[in-house]
Amino acid sequence: MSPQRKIAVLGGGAWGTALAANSRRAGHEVTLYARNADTVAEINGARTNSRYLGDVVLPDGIRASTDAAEVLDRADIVLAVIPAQSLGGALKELRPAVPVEAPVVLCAKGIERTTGRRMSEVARDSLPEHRIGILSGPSFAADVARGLPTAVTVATEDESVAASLARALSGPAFRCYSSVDVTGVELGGAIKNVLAIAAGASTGRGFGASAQAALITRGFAELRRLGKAVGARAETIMGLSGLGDLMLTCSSPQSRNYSYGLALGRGEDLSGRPLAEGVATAPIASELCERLSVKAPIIDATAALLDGKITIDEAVEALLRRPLKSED
Ligand SMILES: NC(=O)c1ccc[n+]([C@@H]2O[C@H](COP(=O)([O-])OP(=O)(O)OC[C@H]3O[C@@H](n4cnc5c(N)ncnc54)[C@H](O)[C@@H]3O)[C@@H](O)[C@H]2O)c1
Ligand SMILES: O=P(O)(O)OC[C@H](O)CO
Repeated sequence: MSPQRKIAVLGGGAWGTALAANSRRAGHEVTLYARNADTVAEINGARTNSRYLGDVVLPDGIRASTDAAEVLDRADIVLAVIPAQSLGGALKELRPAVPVEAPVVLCAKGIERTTGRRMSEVARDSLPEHRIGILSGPSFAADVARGLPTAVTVATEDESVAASLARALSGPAFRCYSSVDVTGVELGGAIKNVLAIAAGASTGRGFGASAQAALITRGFAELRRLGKAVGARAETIMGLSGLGDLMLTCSSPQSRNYSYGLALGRGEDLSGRPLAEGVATAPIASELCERLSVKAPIIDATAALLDGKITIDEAVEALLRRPLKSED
């Protein structure tokens, strides 16, 4: 077990609370910042976060607060678990309270809709003096909060910082691999959400398991091409944060992105659903692919579908009618 550190978690949703539980099980002092006073009271009192994690009971000793400065005070490691589209603004606001020595590990999966920036690019702008890391991989918050076995990747540009973070964040059932490929790790997490919406929509529409497997595999080819274009390592895209997370997210209704796609495919009402990061990431991922001349018909079709420009039937028909080509 690594020496005890103080870990400050920013964000009191499903993933922030699950990572706080994991950090506590790994033996650390853990504080958690949530904006909602009821959430804070529930975590500190009943040791639950029922809105996001049902009846899962959290380990003893997590101290939640609505006061970010108190949570961040003397932190050795900061886990930023704020949704992708809010991350930049939140970090800018919190900047004066974030200790400069503490690496800031970003745990959101998305691309900023308005700028096309990946999470590390967003954070470097908001926190220019801090070391920035990424944590990503196949991991459902409910599983991690319950202490079920999970493996993820933690990346920073500095190999020794990545290794030290992996040691610190690994817990009894939570295994962190380290990486220096920040771009690869964050790209996989962002794109798999878009592809999960596509897979869910196809299945929800009734196109069957073969179509779903084809979408996942050809979607993965798009992720590989985009990864190459932005300088990600092929091994990373093949690893936990790429292929691993794609497999998980595209195959389980536990995923909010896959479930969003399922509901879309079934023609259900989409209002008031839980966070599905792929909805905001799809259009900007499609624009990014176009800008980089990366062929990404599934990502493009998902963006068009979400925008109401085409139906699922039209999207699938257009994908099937593309000129035949070699498999690459
Ligand atoms: N839930 C999972 O299983 C899981 C697993 C891995 C990664 N993630 C990623 O983690 C990120 C967060 O997901 P989540 O599951 O915790 O979402 P969530 O909807 O459960 O919770 C999001 C939380 O962020 C808070 N928040 C939003 N804007 C904020 C701001 N400006 N300042 C402070 N807090 C703010 C909300 O109040 C809410 O408590 C997403 O990018 C998601 O893709 C989630
Ligand atoms: O519920 P989702 O679709 O946001 O997926 C959660 C995690 O990212 C799975 O690794």
